Amino acid sequence: MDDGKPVWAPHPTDGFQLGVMVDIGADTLTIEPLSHRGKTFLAPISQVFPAEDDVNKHVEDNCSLMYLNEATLLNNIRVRYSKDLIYTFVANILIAVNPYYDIPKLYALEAIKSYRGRSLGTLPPHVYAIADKAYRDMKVLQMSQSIIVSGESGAGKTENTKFVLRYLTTSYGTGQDIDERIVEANPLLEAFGNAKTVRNNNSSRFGKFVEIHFSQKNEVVGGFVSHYLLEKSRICMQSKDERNYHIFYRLCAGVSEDLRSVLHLSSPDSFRHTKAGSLKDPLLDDLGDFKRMCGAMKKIGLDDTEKLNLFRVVAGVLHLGNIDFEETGSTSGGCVLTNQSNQTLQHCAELLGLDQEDLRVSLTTRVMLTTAGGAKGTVIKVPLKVEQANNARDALAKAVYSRLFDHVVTRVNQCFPFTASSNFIGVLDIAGFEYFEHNSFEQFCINYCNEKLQQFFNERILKEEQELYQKEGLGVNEVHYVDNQDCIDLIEAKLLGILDILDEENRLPQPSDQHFAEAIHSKHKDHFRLTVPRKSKLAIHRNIRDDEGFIVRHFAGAVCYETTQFVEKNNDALHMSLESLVCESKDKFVRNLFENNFSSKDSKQKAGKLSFISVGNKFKVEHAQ
Ligand SMILES: Nc1ncnc2c1ncn2[C@@H]1O[C@H](COP(=O)(O)OP(=O)(O)OP(=O)(O)O)[C@@H](O)[C@H]1O
Repeated sequence: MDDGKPVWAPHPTDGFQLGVMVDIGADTLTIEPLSHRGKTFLAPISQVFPAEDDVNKHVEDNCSLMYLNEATLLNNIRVRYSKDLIYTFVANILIAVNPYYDIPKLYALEAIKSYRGRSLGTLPPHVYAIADKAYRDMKVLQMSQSIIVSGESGAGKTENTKFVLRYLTTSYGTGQDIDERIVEANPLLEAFGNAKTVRNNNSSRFGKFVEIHFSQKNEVVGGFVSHYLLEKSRICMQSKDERNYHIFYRLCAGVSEDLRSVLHLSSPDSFRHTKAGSLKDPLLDDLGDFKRMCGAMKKIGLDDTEKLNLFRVVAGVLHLGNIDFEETGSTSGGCVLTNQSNQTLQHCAELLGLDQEDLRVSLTTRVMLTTAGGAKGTVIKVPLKVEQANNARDALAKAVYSRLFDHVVTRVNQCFPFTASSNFIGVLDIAGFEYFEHNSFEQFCINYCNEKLQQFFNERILKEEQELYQKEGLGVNEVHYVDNQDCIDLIEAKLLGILDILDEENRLPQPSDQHFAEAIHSKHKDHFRLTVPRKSKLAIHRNIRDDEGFIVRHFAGAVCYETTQFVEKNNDALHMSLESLVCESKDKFVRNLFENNFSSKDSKQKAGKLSFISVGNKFKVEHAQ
C-alpha cells in the first residue's frame, strides 16, 4: 500500500470505506476517511486493503481486479449491482446477487440464443454461460457435469436453478413436450415443498438435485429429481410470521364448492396447522397460485383422480391437526379425544381411508409386544398421556405429509421418463449455511451439509488447483485455507460423532435432549470445534445451560444449537399401532404411500420398545452418495 493512495478500511455498517493512510503503527494504521476529511480512526493492519485506482470502474471477472481482496471484490459486485449487472465471474464460478425485480430481457429467448455454444468469458457473466459451459464440457469430455448452487435463504438459488433448466431444455431440447414438462414440474414441487418464511415468500424447505439427461446425440431426453430433508417440523408448527407449506392455503382458497364440501374444508384460520402462522400477506395470492398449480398439474399429465388423491391427503392432514385430547381422569392415566374432536376424527378417518375407531385407539394408546426369552410375547396396550397423544398425532401428520411429498417427487419423475441416457447435467440446489437466533436440528443438518460442500470446494478448487500450479512450476503464492475435516468428524464420526451420539440417545429406554447435550460435551471436552453456549459471544446464547445446547465452530462461523426436540426430530418412526393403521388404510393411495415401510427388519425393530429410524443418519448416507 502506497502513501497517499486510497485504501479500503473497515466501516461499521457498510463493510468497508475509502480512506487514506496518515500514519503507520505497530499493528494499526491511522486512516482518514475520504468522506470525512480531517477525522481519523485506527484500523488493524490486517483489515486495511489497497483499493483499485478507479473504484467506480467494474470488471466482469473478479480475477481481473488489480488487487484481489475482500474489499475490492465486494466493491466490484456492489458497483455492478447498482447497474443491474447482477452476475460476476470468479473464473468459472458465478456470483449472483438477487435483484428482487425482473431485469428486462435478462432471461429472454434472445439471451438464451446468444449464449449457445459460446465460451465462458466471451459474453457478460450470466447463469446461461455457466449452463452452456456445463453442456459443452459434458459433450467434449463425455462425462456428466454438476452445477452447485449455494447461498443463504432468499439469495436466488431456486430461481437460478430454474434458469439453468430452462436454458438447457430450450437450447438443447428436441422441442418436444418433455422440455416443457421439466420446467412445469417446478410449480408442483414448490406447492408441496415451499413455504413463506421471514426471509423468502417462496422458500424451498427441501434440498434437491435435478438431473437433465442427454442422449448420445447430446439432446435432452428426460429428467430426474432427487430430494433431501424436507423440513417436517413446519407441518405442525411454524415460527412467527411464517407459514406452513403453500398447498394447505392454496387448497383452502381454490377448491370448488363441491370439492370443498367433500374435503370438509373451510378457511385456514380454522385449522391448527395453518392458523398459527402468518395468514395474510399482500404479496401472496393463494387463489391465483392454486389455479397456476392446477395448470401445471395438467401440463405434466396428472389426471383428476390423481389430483383428488393429493388434495384428499392434504385435507386429511389438516383435519388430523384439529384433533385434541384431554385426560380421562381415571387411574390408568390415559387420555381421550375431546368431544369437539369427534367430528374432526370422522373427517380425518374418511379422508385417509382409516377406520374411525381404530384411529381413535391408535392415537391414544400404543401397542407393545413383550419379548420373553427371545420369543414373541403378549400384546400390551399402553394408554398415552395427553402430551404423548399430541406427539403421536403430530408424528402421524408429518409421516403422512412427507410420504405425500415423496410421492409428488416420484410422480413428477414419471413425467419425464427416459429409457437411455448417455450423460446428465445435475443442478444441486440446497439451503445454504443457516444461523438464526434459535437454531435447531434442521439448521444442524443444513450446516453439516454445507460443511461437506465446503470441504468439496476446498479439495476441488483450492487443493487441486494449487497442486496443478506447483506441477506446472508457476510461482503463485500459496493460498492457505482452513481444513474442516475435524468439524466433519465431530459431526459424522462413528460412535463419537454428534449424529451417532444422538442415535444412541434415541435408542435409550427414556431418551432425553438434556442427556444428549451432556453426552456431547462430556465426549468432546476439549474439542476445538465444540463448546458450551455459555462461551458464546452473543448474550442471548449465554443464558442457555450446558445441557440445553452446544456451539459448533463451523467454517462459516460459530452456531449455537438448542437441543430441545433434537431427539424427537431425529426419529422418523411412527409408533407401531399408527404405522400399521396407515399401512392398512382402505384407501389404496394412502396405503401405497406407506408401501415398503413394513419390511420384516422394521417390524422386528418395532416389536420391542426401540422403535427408531434415524433422520440424521439417513441424511449422512445421502451425503455420501
Ligand atoms: N434473478 C432474479 N431475478 C428476479 N428476481 C429474483 C431473481 N432471483 C431471485 N429472485 C426473487 O427472489 C426470491 C427468492 O429467490 P429464491 O427462492 O430463488 O431464493 P433461494 O435462495 O432459493 O431461497 P431458499 O433457500 O429460501 O429457497 C424469488 O422468489 C424471486 O422473487
